[in-house]
Amino acid sequence: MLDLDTLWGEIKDGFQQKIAPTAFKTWISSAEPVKLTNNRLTIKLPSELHRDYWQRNLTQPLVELAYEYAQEDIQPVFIVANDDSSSQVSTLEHPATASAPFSQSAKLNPKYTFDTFVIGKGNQMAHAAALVVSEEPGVMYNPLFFYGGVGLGKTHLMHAIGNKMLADDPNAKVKYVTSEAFTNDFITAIQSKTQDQFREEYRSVDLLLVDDIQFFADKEGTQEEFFHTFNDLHDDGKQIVLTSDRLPNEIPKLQDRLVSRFAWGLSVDITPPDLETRIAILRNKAEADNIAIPDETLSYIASRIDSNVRELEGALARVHAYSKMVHQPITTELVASSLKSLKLDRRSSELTIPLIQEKVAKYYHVSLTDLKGKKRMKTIVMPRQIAMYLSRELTDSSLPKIGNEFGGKDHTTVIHAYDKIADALKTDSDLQAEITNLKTEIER
Ligand SMILES: Nc1ncnc2c1ncn2[C@@H]1O[C@H](COP(=O)(O)OP(=O)(O)OP(=O)(O)O)[C@@H](O)[C@H]1O
Repeated sequence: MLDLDTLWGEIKDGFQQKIAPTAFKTWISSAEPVKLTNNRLTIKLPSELHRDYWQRNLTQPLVELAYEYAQEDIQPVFIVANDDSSSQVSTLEHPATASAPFSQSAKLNPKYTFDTFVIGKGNQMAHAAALVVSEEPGVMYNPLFFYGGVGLGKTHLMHAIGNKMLADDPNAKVKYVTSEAFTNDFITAIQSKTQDQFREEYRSVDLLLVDDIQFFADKEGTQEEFFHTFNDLHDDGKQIVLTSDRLPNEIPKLQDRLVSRFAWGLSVDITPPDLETRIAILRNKAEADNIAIPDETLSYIASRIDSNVRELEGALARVHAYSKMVHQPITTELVASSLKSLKLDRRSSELTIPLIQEKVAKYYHVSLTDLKGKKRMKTIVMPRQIAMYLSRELTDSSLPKIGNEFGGKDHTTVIHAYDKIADALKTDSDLQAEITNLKTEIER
């Protein structure tokens, strides 16, 4: 009688011999055997993307491995775990094209690789998509679009794709730019009448990585140029990877034709890491930087800082510096006092979202229920948006967390509220005064 756990153990061992460690971590470790009935092996996978990959690349080896062990034909059946469809998939098949022998022009951070990236619930799908794209650029998900809050690993994954592609083929031409650098290059090209060179530079690459494309908003000419760059590369089956803090259709003044092109491939969001992932990230970082720190202290830091990975890494670096300064080893007590003296704690522990909601509700004479509710009256919507704005300004909470505290609203609603108030503040002196009053009230 074949036993599920033993069979799966054998299959895993087999895969471990067969495929690279990063691929194993991505596809095999995330798979969970559910049952084995009549030689049908049901396997639970974290996303549609994982299922696609299994079906295309891993089914045959799995059947072979199972046969080797059990001398029986095992048929895998895939189910997708929590298909919340936070990502939008549409795939276009493009023939892979051989890369030209250009010299490398990318400025990639060598530390941003798949090996140094910790996989957690909030980034699992983004990581898997990045790996697929790095293995078969221009074939499956083109463009690949990462979106999500600051410091959550979008740039890291983007560089990991470039680093992997160059490791596999040192002659590949990989170009990484921020959207600002693209804009500046374009303006310089116009001023110095070197548009041809600019086009040659951008349209001859095998992989184009453009970071933070929300800054294309408002820049008509740049968008026009990028549209043509995009088309040329896409037509040639060259891979494009983009990042932004929000979905393309939420970027103000981004031309419709760009929005629709960006939707051709795969858009996948990255959400803030949960506690376990934050601990794992800190542990990796501490190991990489040779920082001696007890496990319970890592957990302590991870529980205090839940906004984003950049803040988390920053806190570890500061704690490390502090321990050197005072010549003491890192302990939980030392961390507690160093975080306090760095005022890292005050923002997140004392200025809470409920406190902000309470003060704003009182200030504008609306009830807390309405402030967190769904009513669309202007007298309620405005205070609600102000409360969201202040929650983002004054606390370290992530956008999804803020959304949650406002009756389970989406993080994009919070971005919208924030942008709206930030925009109004530029011109509205009454609002400026109200926000100043409120801040004093809250921080009192
Ligand atoms: N899952 C992860 N594993 C390891 N390191 C991570 C992970 N996620 C983020 N980091 C690290 O956190 C820091 C911030 O990440 P990154 O710059 O990629 O964020 P981002 O999403 O591009 O933010 P921004 O929108 O501000 O550019 C980097 O040092 C990165 O290496």
